[in-house]
Amino acid sequence: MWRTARDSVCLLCRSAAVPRSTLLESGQTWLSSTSQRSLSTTSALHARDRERARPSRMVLSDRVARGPRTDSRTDSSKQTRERPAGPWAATNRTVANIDPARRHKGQRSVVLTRPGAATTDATDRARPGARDRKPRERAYDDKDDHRKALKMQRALTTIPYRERQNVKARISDIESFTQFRLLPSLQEAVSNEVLKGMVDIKPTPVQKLAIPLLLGQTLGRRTPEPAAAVAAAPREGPRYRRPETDRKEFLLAAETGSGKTLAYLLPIMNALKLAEADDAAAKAYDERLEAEKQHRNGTPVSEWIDKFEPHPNTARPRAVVLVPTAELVQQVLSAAKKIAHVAKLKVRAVSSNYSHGKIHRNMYSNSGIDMVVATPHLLAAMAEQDPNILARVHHLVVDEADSLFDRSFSPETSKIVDRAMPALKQLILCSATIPRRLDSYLAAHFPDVHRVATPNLHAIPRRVQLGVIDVSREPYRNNKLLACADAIWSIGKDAAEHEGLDKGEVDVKRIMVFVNERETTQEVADYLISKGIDAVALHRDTPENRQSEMLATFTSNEAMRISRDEVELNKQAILAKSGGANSRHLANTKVIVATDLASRGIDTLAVRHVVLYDVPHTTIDFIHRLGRAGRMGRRGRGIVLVGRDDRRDVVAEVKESMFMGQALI
Ligand SMILES: Nc1ncnc2c1ncn2[C@@H]1O[C@H](COP(=O)(O)OP(=O)(O)OP(=O)(O)O)[C@@H](O)[C@H]1O
Repeated sequence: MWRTARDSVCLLCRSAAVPRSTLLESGQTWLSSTSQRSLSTTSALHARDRERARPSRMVLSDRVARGPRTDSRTDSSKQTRERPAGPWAATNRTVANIDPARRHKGQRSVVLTRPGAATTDATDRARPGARDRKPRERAYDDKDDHRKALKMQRALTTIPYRERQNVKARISDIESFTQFRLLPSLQEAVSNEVLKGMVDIKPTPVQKLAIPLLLGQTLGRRTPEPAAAVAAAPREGPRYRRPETDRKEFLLAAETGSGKTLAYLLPIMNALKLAEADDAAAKAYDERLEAEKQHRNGTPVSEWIDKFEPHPNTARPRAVVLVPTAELVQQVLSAAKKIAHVAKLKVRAVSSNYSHGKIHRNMYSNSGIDMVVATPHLLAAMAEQDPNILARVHHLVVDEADSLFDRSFSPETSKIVDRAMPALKQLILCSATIPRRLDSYLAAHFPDVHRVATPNLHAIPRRVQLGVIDVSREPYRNNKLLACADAIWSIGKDAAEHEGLDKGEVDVKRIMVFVNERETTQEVADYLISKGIDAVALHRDTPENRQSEMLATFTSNEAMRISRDEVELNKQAILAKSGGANSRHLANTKVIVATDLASRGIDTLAVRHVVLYDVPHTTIDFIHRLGRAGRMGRRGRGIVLVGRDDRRDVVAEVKESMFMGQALI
């Protein structure tokens, strides 16, 4: 049989070009002229190669230059065998050099549970309840969400509504604090001290979820565990992966004014009492103290304590609560002391509200210390000098965790967490908002954190209404200051009409005005004063004890009534401050103009009106600022001033979300 050698190649140099006329007999091979020359001149050619080149033995392949066969060539083992070894082995490949079996195993398909947060299915599987949800179901909440402006500047972690419903169902059976496995002294503290005077005391959703969990008690209906906040994939190696200890980490996330403080204080103080009962050194000390008391026959033993025997807990607290401001230290301390009074525990504060001597006496008191409520900067500085302060901390709470793990606080907070970590049994992070950056931080640093989120997290309650004033319109003509003063005058006059000012007493309305920049606080306060309104500016540079003084009237639960004489005195003071620029005076309002400093955690139970002078930068700020009104089931009203350059679409969507009772994103 004859055939042309056009599609044949030289056996040695792989050249494919052959003279068109050349016909080869079946079984014959062909060598290019270059190869033939080379064959004849190279004496060093190996004998075996010469044997190979012998035409009579070879059969030409009719598949040359057509690429590998698809069937057998996909087998990687064959491929490897046919490829030459050496430095160029990897060049000119047409198939990636990956073992198909390993490639399949290592591939991590990306499942989007929410826009912007790509999480691998491996991460997703690790989340409780995630396995049985179809990807479409997971995306459902977001697909139906038509809030474009909020999606563009999305700041908060999303929790699907199905999971919120699960949580709601789970806690629906819990009706009373008595269902919690708390010691009798703590049960007594709740009804007789902390929530004294309230009828029909019931735990709030965050308390129903967190108290049993922190106590290690199983309570409520058994429904699938909520995945709660969706974690982004870790970006760096986890810093605090739980070792083989029984340490547990929790994130308690619940709406503003929902009783988070009590949700962590009760279980921690319960644990302190139980630990005290097991502490042999403390028991022996108590026995010696009792003996000394009897020996002294009723005279005080303080001298004995001070001079001879400090308590084993001296400067070794077993619980620490971190909060961002001195004002919050005072607030948490006050709640903790009410419980401690009944439970016989010692709680002390470390904040800039106290002198250096007082802080030292608090910490190093010979009568011992069980719990410290502190700001991170001061406690970190004390621990720097005496690291043993944190050596026995079993319970560490980071309240307002999104602030305390933010840039300004994070180094100090982390130092305290690091030092306390070896002895820690429970690390409790608490927040009313889970920003996406906190979410990623937790996924990276505390991958084992147990997330507890209430059904209404990130939703501003419907009992808080939001009114919008368009400042660009008449009569304001972009004068925000005028619009703000006008809004406050309207609130005051409205209240006066309803309550009647001629009774000899005036019911004072407390109003908070929030601005974005510190510099604006004083400008707005001065303008309001010039319009006869009793206003003060509160910002970071205001001395902390002055801040506490200013906020004191806003945090009191009691109605604020002043006599006509006091009204007259106030009027004179305001007129004097304004330099007699205005003879009008709004008698029944008290205003604080503040930055975000006053928007975090302050329990402003008395505030019903919040004015957002500037449109907040994020939904996080909307939640915290509006969260100062309408706390613990009360009604509230927010008024936002929208100028020409403000994001009207964002405000409209926030208003709509509030009306619908929808969580902000
Ligand atoms: N079960 C309850 N019933 C009624 N009132 C409660 C209950 N628990 C707490 N409170 C009260 O609710 C108020 C708000 O509580 P708390 O300051 O702990 O809220 P929060 O969730 O920490 O708010 P924020 O997120 O703004 O810091 C407090 O005055 C507290 O005494």
